[in-house]
Amino acid sequence: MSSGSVVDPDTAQEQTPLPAIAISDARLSFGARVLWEHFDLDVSPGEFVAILGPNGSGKSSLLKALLGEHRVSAGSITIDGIPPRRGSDRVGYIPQQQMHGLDTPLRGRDLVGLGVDGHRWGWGLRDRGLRSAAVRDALAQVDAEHYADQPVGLLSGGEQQRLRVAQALAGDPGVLLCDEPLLSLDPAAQSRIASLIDRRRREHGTAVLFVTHEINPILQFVDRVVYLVDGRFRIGTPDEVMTSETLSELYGTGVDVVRVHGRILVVGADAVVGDVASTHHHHDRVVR
Ligand SMILES: Nc1ncnc2c1ncn2[C@@H]1O[C@H](COP(=O)(O)OP(=O)(O)OP(=O)(O)O)[C@@H](O)[C@H]1O
Repeated sequence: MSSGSVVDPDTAQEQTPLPAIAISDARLSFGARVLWEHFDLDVSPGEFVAILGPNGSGKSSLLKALLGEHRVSAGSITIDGIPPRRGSDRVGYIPQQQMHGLDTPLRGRDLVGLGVDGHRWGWGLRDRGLRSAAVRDALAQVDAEHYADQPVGLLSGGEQQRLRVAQALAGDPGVLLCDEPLLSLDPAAQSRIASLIDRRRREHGTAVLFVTHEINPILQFVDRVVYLVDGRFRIGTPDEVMTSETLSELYGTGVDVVRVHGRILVVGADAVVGDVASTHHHHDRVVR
């Protein structure tokens, strides 16, 4: 990564782009419990970073620190050079899945509209046509136009999740934070959503932080992996991090990383992560 390198103003033709996200020597703690510290991560515009690790390792909390919901107790975080704050129009967020109940009085189109309005109501929306177009565009990006007028409570989990992706993208954010956005999607829908997010970062330079238990559905898109385990972490390319040696070190126990047909399987004595773990972790999956 070029971020952080020193640019000589006399010779440099191109400026090193400012990182979209800059985390420097950061510590996140709850009371006496330190989730991580001395954490450094610069994410370039358009970079796709996967956040992996077992339950409770602090993946969601990392996103919440970037959303301005948790404050780091040491070090600093900036997004486009500015400390995180709630409701920032620079950040799109796909939260961990919550189903909408049958009594939710919103249609899919309304949900996505909230994503458009979220960043604009402060100065008023002058052009209703623009708003409708932004909603239509976001719905089309996730192929959800045909169910956009149904109450969201009647939609399947996968259909609802596609709307959430559309809602997060509707505000045209420079940083997209995703908390397990592929959960309860079938493989075809997973691949469609992952490709959509990949296209988004390529075409718009959106930096993507993607929390997941399964790296395989996004492996082809991932530039770097942040792997968190119990306060320890490793950051690098998938080839650097997803090795038996590195994960055994992180877990403090023998972990085998096996590549089969372009997929990564991680199998450990006490910790089983990746594809296998997700079948244990999520109640809606069948353990075979
Ligand atoms: N506001 C809070 N106050 C105190 N502890 C918290 C708070 N938020 C999270 N924690 C704790 O921090 C730890 C990390 O939580 P987090 O949700 O970030 O983990 P995660 O890696 O995303 O886990 P999962 O894979 O289960 O979603 C957990 O033990 C959790 O109980």
